[in-house]
Amino acid sequence: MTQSHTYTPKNIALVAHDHKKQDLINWVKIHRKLLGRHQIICTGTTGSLVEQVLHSKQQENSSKNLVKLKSGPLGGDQQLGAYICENKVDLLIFFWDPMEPHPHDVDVKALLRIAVLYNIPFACNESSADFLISSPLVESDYAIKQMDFTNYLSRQLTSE
Ligand SMILES: O=C(CO)COP(=O)(O)O
Repeated sequence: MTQSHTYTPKNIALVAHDHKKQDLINWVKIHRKLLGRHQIICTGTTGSLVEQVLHSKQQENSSKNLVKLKSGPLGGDQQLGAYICENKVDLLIFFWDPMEPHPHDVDVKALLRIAVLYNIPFACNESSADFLISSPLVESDYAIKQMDFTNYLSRQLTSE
C-alpha cells in the first residue's frame, strides 16, 4: 500500500567521496524506507550505489525517483550546485572525505558555499545526517527562507 502524505516530497541530494561511499550506503540502508518516499539526486557513482539499495527487488514499493548527475570529478558537484540555485534541492547529505585531497576540491567548496548561500540544510558527516533526517520537518511542508539579494542585485556599478 502506498503511504499517503500531506507534504510535498523533498528533493534530497546524496553524495559521498570514494572512501565514504560505504558509510553512506550503510546510512541509506538504515533510512531507505524514508528515503524511498522522496526524490533523490546523486552525483554519478554515488547514485549507482544508492540506486542498488533503494531500488532493489525487496524495495518494490519505493519510488523510482532517482536522478544521477555526472560523477563528481567530472562536474557532478557543479551540476548539483546549479540544482540548488534553481531551488531543486531541499536537503543535502554529503559524506566528504576530510583525509584525502581531491582533484575537484574547488568544486566541492563551491557546492558547499552555494548550499550555505541558498540556506539549504546540509550534513557532512553521519551524526549530522542522522539529526537532519530525523527532523519532523523532512516530512512536513517547510519553506526555506531565501536570502534577500535585492541590495546586491541593484548595486551601483560605475562604467567609463
Ligand atoms: O566526487 C564526488 C563529490 O565531490 C562524488 O562523485 P561520485 O558520486 O561520482 O563518486
